[in-house]
Amino acid sequence: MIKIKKVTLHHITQTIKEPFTSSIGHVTERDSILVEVTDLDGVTGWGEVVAFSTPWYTEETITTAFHLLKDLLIPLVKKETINHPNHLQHIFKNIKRNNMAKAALEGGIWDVFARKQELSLSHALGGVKTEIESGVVIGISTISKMTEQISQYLDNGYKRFKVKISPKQDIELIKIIRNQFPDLPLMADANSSYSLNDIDRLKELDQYHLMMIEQPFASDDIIDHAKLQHELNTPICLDESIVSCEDARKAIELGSCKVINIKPGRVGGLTESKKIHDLCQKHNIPVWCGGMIETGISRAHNIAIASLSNFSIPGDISSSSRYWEEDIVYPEIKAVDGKIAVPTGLGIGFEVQNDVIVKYRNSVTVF
Ligand SMILES: O=C(O)CCC(=O)c1ccccc1C(=O)O
Ligand SMILES: [Mg+2]
Repeated sequence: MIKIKKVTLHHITQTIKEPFTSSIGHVTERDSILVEVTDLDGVTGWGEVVAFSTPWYTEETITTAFHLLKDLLIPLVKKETINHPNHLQHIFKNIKRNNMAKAALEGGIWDVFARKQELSLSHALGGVKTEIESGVVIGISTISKMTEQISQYLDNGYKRFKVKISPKQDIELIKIIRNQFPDLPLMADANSSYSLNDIDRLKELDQYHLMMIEQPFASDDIIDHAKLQHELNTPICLDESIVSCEDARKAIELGSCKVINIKPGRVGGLTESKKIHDLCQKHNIPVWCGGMIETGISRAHNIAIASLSNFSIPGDISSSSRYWEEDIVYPEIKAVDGKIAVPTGLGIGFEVQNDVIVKYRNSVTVF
């Protein structure tokens, strides 16, 4: 049983080692809100808001998430006695969307719950794996820089390589990568930069045996994704289109995709992530865990959810050092030979380093 005593929001800003570019956004400075939840028994758990500073990926921002947490979500949870984190969906039922704000608080409460059950977060969620396979993302830059990065990440042992594409740089890029790395487990993420008018162009990509093409069309376009999937041999993976288990059900029913990328932040938390995982498993749709250029706290949540059995494709869970000089958690999150061990300690299984938070912190607010 959890009765929340205190929620502390730490607003931090970190500089990414090298700027990250997709077809819709460019990130150099990364703001995050770290959510520290303490219950009446003195147990503390951690969550993280993964929204960006501007609404380029989804409609939420760090500022809207702060407002939701401060004015609505934290007051709601402080009123309740929480028997299980699954109940948060009911507690939040009259607040539409704002999934990343909800997921951050829910994630902190899942961590508290797992600790009180004396379980790792992985085991509390029903995870079965002892290690997960790690994939990496190569942002948009010049083709030569991108192939150079692939070589470097191959040497690091990463198991799956995702390159960002757009109509401005796609076929030529994929062709060159394929020539240079014939057997590379390669996929492409378009971040909604195409429309049905580009169907011939996308069909040309079929010959490069990509593992999948992620989110070619707009986020609300599951109809056109279904049309495309019927014409394409390469599996379509949906990212931005799936913000709930209901979305997943409809996409599966329409045949809009053959794979789903689950990000706990995008879908409103770990409970909804697990539901989507279970639904996909029933329909033989493999899933993998996406990334949000996040700190070790959110990465730890991702590792825990990715330990469930139907996360059968390596996700975008790379070493923290891919983006950060220094990780918020200890020990730092590290892929070794392309694998990350699922921690066995209580809760997220990593120690959150207060001195590192303080270094990057703009403000701290206690509720
Ligand atoms: O390495 C990562 O954390 C994931 C990188 C990535 O692809 C991404 C990063 C930010 C927002 C959206 C996406 C995406 O999956 O589309
Ligand atoms: Mg994506």
